[in-house]
Amino acid sequence: MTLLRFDNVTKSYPGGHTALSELSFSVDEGEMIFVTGHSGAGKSTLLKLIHLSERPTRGTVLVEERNLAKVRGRQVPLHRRRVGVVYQDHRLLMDRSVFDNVALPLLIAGTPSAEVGRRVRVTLEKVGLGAREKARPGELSTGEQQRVGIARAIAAQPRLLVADEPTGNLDPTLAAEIMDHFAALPAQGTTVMIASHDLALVKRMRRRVLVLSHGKLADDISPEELAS
Ligand SMILES: Nc1ncnc2c1ncn2[C@@H]1O[C@H](COP(=O)(O)OP(=O)(O)OP(=O)(O)O)[C@@H](O)[C@H]1O
Repeated sequence: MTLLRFDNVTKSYPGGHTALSELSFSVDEGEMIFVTGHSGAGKSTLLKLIHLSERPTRGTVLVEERNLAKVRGRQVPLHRRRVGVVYQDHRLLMDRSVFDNVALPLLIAGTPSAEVGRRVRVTLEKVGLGAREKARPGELSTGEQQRVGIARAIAAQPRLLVADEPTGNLDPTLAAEIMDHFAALPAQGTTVMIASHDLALVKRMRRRVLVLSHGKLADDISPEELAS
């Protein structure tokens, strides 16, 4: 099943800069896919259109066959329960516990509190932080903080997870470890799309890669092509 589809999508920012130009591609359920390209190629913009932090100027973005142009107002938070996001700088609340950081989006989404506790604990176990739920993010290492960011994004069991340079601040060993956490998600029902300019890391993962150049799709490389 197609989970995500871009149909001739153009995004021009106010002031006239065109970040994406007539972009078309689709992603199947269960894929793990990378988006790469030079600085300014449009990677973050592409993810923002999926997460509804930005809207296309022209063209259509569909998630699970739903045209995102129709997702407005109160439907936006519902959409964000189905589409999780991980940022490079993880954007954790530093004065709240690890538990609270992961719980907050679930509480905002109206999940009953008994269910919140259960889900947060299961999710923290998954990312190897079961014993750190009471810690503040400042007491964790950079890699652990990023794992809290991943836990927060996957606690609601999103259909799709988008991650923008999630290993940008990490050394290669930690980056590989974080990638392993992402790679486990498709088997749990979450399709994953990761923007990264780290070509070596992307190649090592042997997954499909979309290459952007000046807002256009320059290449769509299959795992088999990448291996050869
Ligand atoms: N809010 C904005 N207003 C105006 N122009 C923007 C805005 N956001 C991005 N752009 C421009 O759109 C282009 C694409 O930006 P985008 O952040 O999507 O690229 P990127 O591939 O993620 O780059 P990087 O790897 O440096 O983060 C860039 O030229 C950028 O300057």
